[in-house]
Amino acid sequence: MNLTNAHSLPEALYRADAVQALDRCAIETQGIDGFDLMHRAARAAFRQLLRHWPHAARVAVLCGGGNNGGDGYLVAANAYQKGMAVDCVAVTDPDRLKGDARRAFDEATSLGVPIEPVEAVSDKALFDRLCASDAIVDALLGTGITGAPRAPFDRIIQRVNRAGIGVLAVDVPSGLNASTGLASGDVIHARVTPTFIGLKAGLMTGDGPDCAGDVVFDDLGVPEATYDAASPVARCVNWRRASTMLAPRRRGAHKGECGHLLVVAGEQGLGGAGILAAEAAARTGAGLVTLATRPEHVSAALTRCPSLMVRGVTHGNDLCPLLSGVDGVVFGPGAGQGPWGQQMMQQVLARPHPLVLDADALNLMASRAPARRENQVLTPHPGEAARLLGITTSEIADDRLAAADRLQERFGGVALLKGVGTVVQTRAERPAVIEGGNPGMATGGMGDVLSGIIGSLLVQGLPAFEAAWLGASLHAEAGDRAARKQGQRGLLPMDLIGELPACLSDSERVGAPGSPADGEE
Ligand SMILES: NC(=O)C1=CN([C@@H]2O[C@H](COP(=O)(O)OP(=O)(O)OC[C@H]3O[C@@H](n4cnc5c(N)ncnc54)[C@H](O)[C@@H]3O)[C@@H](O)[C@H]2O)[C@@H](O)CC1
Ligand SMILES: Nc1ncnc2c1ncn2[C@@H]1O[C@H](COP(=O)(O)OP(=O)(O)O)[C@@H](O)[C@H]1O
Ligand SMILES: [K+]
Repeated sequence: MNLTNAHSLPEALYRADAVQALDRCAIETQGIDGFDLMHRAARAAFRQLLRHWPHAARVAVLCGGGNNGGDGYLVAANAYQKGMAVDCVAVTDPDRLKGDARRAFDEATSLGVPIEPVEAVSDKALFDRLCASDAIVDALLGTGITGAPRAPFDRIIQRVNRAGIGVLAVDVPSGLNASTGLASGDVIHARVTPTFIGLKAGLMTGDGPDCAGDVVFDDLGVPEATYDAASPVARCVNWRRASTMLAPRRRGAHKGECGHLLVVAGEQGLGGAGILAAEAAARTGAGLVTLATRPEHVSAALTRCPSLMVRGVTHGNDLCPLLSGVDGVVFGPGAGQGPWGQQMMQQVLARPHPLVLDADALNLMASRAPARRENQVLTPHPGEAARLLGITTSEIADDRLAAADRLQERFGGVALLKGVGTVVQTRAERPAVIEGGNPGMATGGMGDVLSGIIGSLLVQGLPAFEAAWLGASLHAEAGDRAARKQGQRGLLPMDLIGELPACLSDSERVGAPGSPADGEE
């Protein structure tokens, strides 16, 4: 998703079948005519077309055989009536259209919109027309897709992407599973996706953010009661929402009441991981941070960040005295899976502290089948998640929300599945999907920073689930601020750590007496 996306998205995320239930409710219970709803969707899409391509004079509109195609015919009608040159292609034989989609086709035809069946246009002619357009409207497939796009949709999607012209995807980029965010075959890469009635979870996680571009939500004016018809599958959260939940510090606060975190990290040759996690924890406001690491990393850590307490530990027993005085532990970054990591793990798991388990802690857990534990946050990336569940990384990608749920069920506590649209899952509450973050964060050490941030919030008194989703939102926000200043390529974890205090000061402004409420949107 683009970094300058200023649009506010609703919090509720739905799977495709739930949005279909909302559509049905709007029509059958709330008394909105289905064709009227389609007109509203088309107008909303057309508004975004004008907004993103204010000088568009020629548009290509590609229509499929369901109601998404119906939306497309009405967008074409809007564009035609506005005086644009319209190339409308019926990818499904119009004789097979039913219901509102058929009515939309008939209306567009009666207005004089030129519509050609796909068989009448050669591949080359189609490609040339796409390339000659100012914008392409993708109304091929919406929430009704099953599996990967079949012929001729697959071929047309390839042509659209190859044309290199900006695409507006109606409701969902065609080829994307609106529930899971999985693109199992060809998928449209859009610049903007206006989406209707319910925000689809698949737009916010997995392949969704890459394919959807700028997501713009429109409820099409359906009555509030429509939303009683289906439950959201998750909440979409970002730092703007999360920051309002951090209580300001009281004037008389002292370090002893701001939490003491122990970071156990940094096997031989992996010292940086622990330093990053510990410094991120300090920059997130923990009162005290102790880093327990291999003795050879002590001086580097102190040089980098003298506010840390740094202890060299060689054996598991060296950790015992350090564990007794702290409020929580981060274990795993750069811990290795050898004897050092194993001994540290044994000590850490034997105590009742709230835990953040990351990186090698997760790899060690995968081979040991530890007991479930409630006061812990597991922070796997998809590869680690796959090892923990004994499945493949692509099975994790098939349905990230379901994978996070399985992790939580298997290990207890909070499961945080990293990657675009990070999913944070606990048992009793609706999972959170994090909006924000950028590809500049796909670099070594960014996960270590995340574990330090979450550990810091844990010892400052946040319950595990809040610490995890607030922490992931803060991490994404700091990454986006750093990328806005420096660009995405070459971004380093240290850059992100440098942004943490400024991000956190947002929450102070919110909490300060007399400050304007940093409203949602
Ligand atoms: N009245 C409503 O229900 C509203 C629906 N809306 C639109 O309707 C869409 C949902 O419409 P539908 O349920 O008709 O579904 P779609 O239009 O998304 O797709 C259904 C069509 O695609 C075909 N199809 C499914 N999977 C395919 C694949 N893998 N390869 C090729 N073809 C495939 C089906 O055979 C069917 O013809 C939404 O995404 C939205 O754009 C909006 O107009 C708002 C109101
Ligand atoms: N393209 C991206 N968009 C958003 N967030 C990203 C992206 N790439 C990486 N991140 C985030 O950066 C962090 C990387 O963590 P991880 O893969 O564990 O890195 P490491 O182990 O090297 O520290 C995760 O929180 C992940 O969600
Ligand atoms: K579409």
